[in-house]
Amino acid sequence: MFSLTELLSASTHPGYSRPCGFPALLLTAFLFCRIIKTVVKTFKYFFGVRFEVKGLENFEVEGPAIIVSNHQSILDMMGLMEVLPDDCVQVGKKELMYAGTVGLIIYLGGVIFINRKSTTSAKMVMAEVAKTMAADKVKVWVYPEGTRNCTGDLLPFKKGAFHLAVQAQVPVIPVVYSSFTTFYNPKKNLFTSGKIKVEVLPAIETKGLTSGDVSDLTDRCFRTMRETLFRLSGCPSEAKDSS
Ligand SMILES: CCCCCCCCCCCCCCC(=O)SCCNC(=O)CCNC(=O)[C@H](O)C(C)(C)COP(=O)(O)OP(=O)(O)OC[C@H]1O[C@@H](n2cnc3c(N)ncnc32)[C@H](O)[C@@H]1OP(=O)(O)O
Ligand SMILES: CCCCCCCC/C=C\CCCCCCCC(=O)OC[C@@H](O)COP(=O)(O)O
Repeated sequence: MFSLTELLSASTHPGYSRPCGFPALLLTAFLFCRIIKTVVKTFKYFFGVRFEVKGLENFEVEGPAIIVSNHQSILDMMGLMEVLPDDCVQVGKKELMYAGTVGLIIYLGGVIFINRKSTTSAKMVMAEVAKTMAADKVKVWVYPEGTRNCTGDLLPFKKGAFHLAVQAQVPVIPVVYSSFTTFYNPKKNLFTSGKIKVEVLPAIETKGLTSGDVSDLTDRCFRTMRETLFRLSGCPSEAKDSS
């Protein structure tokens, strides 16, 4: 079994693609992440983005947890840093690791990279995380849509995060960011100042659940988060009914 520290450092895990030789231990990652957080939190002043955050107390669960949130665009990195708990690492696609300086920063920040092109490899990495997150007392942040989606709605959720929560028997904490569509649309070159509402929802327990319950757990989180997304975005009720 690999500890999360090993996963974050020079892992020899067959499904893991972290290159050898980098001293990215967990503590270093947390420290580094604090620096990233402090820097990225200043970006909102340059971009004219304001955050209204509710429910931060819901992060205060005993022990580790899986945090799931909607993923609209690169702006989410500002939203992430606005609420990110100190003892938390994120799951990201492995291509980010090769994004030059940003890739190095993300790598040192402790991101757990998965290969989305190989389900077996991604599942293997997540299974290792499930085994070790309790011992390492970390929260793991996953974007269950698996890709960016700036349509004002949610994409169907992938189940990896929920398998992870059930395997580790840890709660799922949903976090929802209101839609950016009114002030940010890269296709239309629209980026004005705007407010992003963020809500950290109460934890959903998984103690006693088995792999047979993953689909229900996924659906429950999806429905709760979609309802919250529409409410936070002031979306008309017809949009909810169109699903
Ligand atoms: C300069 C300043 C710098 C600032 C720095 C900021 C730092 C922060 C960086 C933050 C990085 C953010 C990165 C964001 C991303 O990269 S999002 C993209 C990557 N993340 C994800 O993809 C996560 C969500 N995806 C999943 O959970 C998927 O399920 C995945 C595990 C990846 C597998 O996907 P895929 O191959 O598409 O397979 P399916 O989802 O279709 O699943 C197939 C079947 O397998 C079952 N399954 C899935 N996972 C597991 C598991 N862990 N254990 C067991 N079984 C699993 C799944 O249920 C399917 O089976 P059924 O159909 O249900 O029978
Ligand atoms: C013009 C707006 C600029 C806003 C800048 C906001 C602050 C940016 C902070 C840090 C920048 C570097 C962070 C890089 C991390 C990128 C995370 C990301 O969004 O990855 C995409 C991935 O999930 C899914 O990929 P696809 O949607 O499948 O491909």
